Amino acid sequence: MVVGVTLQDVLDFGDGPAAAGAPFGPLAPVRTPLAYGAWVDVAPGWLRAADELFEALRADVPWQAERRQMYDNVVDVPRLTRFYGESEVWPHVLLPEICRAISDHYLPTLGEPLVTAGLCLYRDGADSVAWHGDRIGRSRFQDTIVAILSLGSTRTLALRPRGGGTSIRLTSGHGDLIVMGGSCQRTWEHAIPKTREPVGPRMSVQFRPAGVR
Ligand SMILES: O=C(O)CCC(=O)C(=O)O
Ligand SMILES: [Fe+2]
Repeated sequence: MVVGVTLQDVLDFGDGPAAAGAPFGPLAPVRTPLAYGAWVDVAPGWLRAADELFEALRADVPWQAERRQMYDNVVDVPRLTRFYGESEVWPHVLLPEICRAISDHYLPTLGEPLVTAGLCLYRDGADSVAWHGDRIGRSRFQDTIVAILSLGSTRTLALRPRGGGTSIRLTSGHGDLIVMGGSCQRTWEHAIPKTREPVGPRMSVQFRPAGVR
């Protein structure tokens, strides 16, 4: 016998993340295997609360201008960023919830949680990030996962094999989740290319394990 459960309780929590009004749907990404033991997962439109999160982060995050020291060189980074570590207060209540949902999904593969949130703001089509792998830390020699949530204007996320080869172009739009896994950070590079299209601002949130950047 079930005691003390109201209809409202069932409506609010009965279907978990699949419930109408939940900030995100069930996570069922589609995987594309890439060469050299890399893969990429895509879950278009996964985040339902994308409008709310975009507006709140744009207004509330103390965005900083950046020049980024990559593993072996300094990359020109025309965009604004802010990094939130494990022990910091994240700038929106939904971010830890989103991180946990993605983290739980990948825990069996990854064996550790995603614990940091890197935020980027591309103000217009002239903002970009050059070809790179996220190779600061363990990702230089270990398989890992980097999950990227996109908000705002649609941009291209391009991937190419590190040693040369054909690049692939993924569409990263409002509420889309793209996850790079396996050897992707070591054997492939990714970039957000500049565009001459008249695009508005786009934001990304990257969730990573400890010691990976
Ligand atoms: O904005 C994106 O989607 C990619 C960001 C990125 O690659 C990075 O910050 O390392
Ligand atoms: Fe990256």
